[in-house]
Amino acid sequence: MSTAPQLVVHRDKELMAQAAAARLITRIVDAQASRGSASVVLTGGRNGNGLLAALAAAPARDAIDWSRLDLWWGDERFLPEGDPERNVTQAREALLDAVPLDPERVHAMPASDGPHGSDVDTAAAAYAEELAAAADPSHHTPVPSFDVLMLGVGPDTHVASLFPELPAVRETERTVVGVHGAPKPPPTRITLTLPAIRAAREVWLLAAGEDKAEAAEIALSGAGEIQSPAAGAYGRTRTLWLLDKAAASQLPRQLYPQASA
Ligand SMILES: O=C(O)[C@H](O)[C@@H](O)[C@H](O)[C@H](O)COP(=O)(O)O
Repeated sequence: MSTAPQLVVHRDKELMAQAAAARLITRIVDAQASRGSASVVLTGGRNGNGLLAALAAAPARDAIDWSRLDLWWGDERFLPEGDPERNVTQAREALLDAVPLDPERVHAMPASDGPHGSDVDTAAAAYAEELAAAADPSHHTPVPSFDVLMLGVGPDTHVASLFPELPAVRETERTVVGVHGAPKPPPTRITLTLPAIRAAREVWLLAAGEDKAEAAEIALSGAGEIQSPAAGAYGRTRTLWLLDKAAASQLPRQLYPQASA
């Protein structure tokens, strides 16, 4: 079942990152209070990393029990371990190296020189198995019920490494696939598919900057998910678009309340 998107528009991308970090702290603390642990799916890109940096700078980050948090990734650039362009490398720099996570619960996607070899499809299948092993059997889904899954939105409406019209966005069975020929470098990537994304309780889409205005307008105005992958990203209980004013500048005003701008 799809949940209608809710929109929150912030003054600028710095405030958006700080407010999203505060929101994430609260969600994680609440999930840990009610279920003992929390699971969050991280995104690559400037907005996702901006949020992590804001979280690192927030004094309230100490409210999180970092040892009871599972981290997963929505997508990864298929590059060697430690490559500065890998999403996990950037997340480590922005936040992860500064907090006491349980390394066993940091589920990075495979690297191109990792134990699964340089075949991206084999590496993607291995990540799907890792997700399936962590899923709660009583939920009958092949991935965990992530508490929050974050996605940066690209100017062409891509999310994770689901690009318009490419095979990955059409996938209806597998939860993780290899991507070949992505228009955003590097061309070879691993990504969660839309069915895996939709298993999350909450999906948050992050869009800041003028170059995201058209993408937000298209995805929020009834576009199809094959042409506009962001339109197909929704959570089971909540779908939240977190925007700055520039990214919201082309949205019809009735889509979001005046008060949030
Ligand atoms: O690895 C990646 O490149 C991504 O995960 C990608 O989907 C990203 O999130 C968007 O392109 C938005 O990126 P920005 O926030 O930098 O605009």
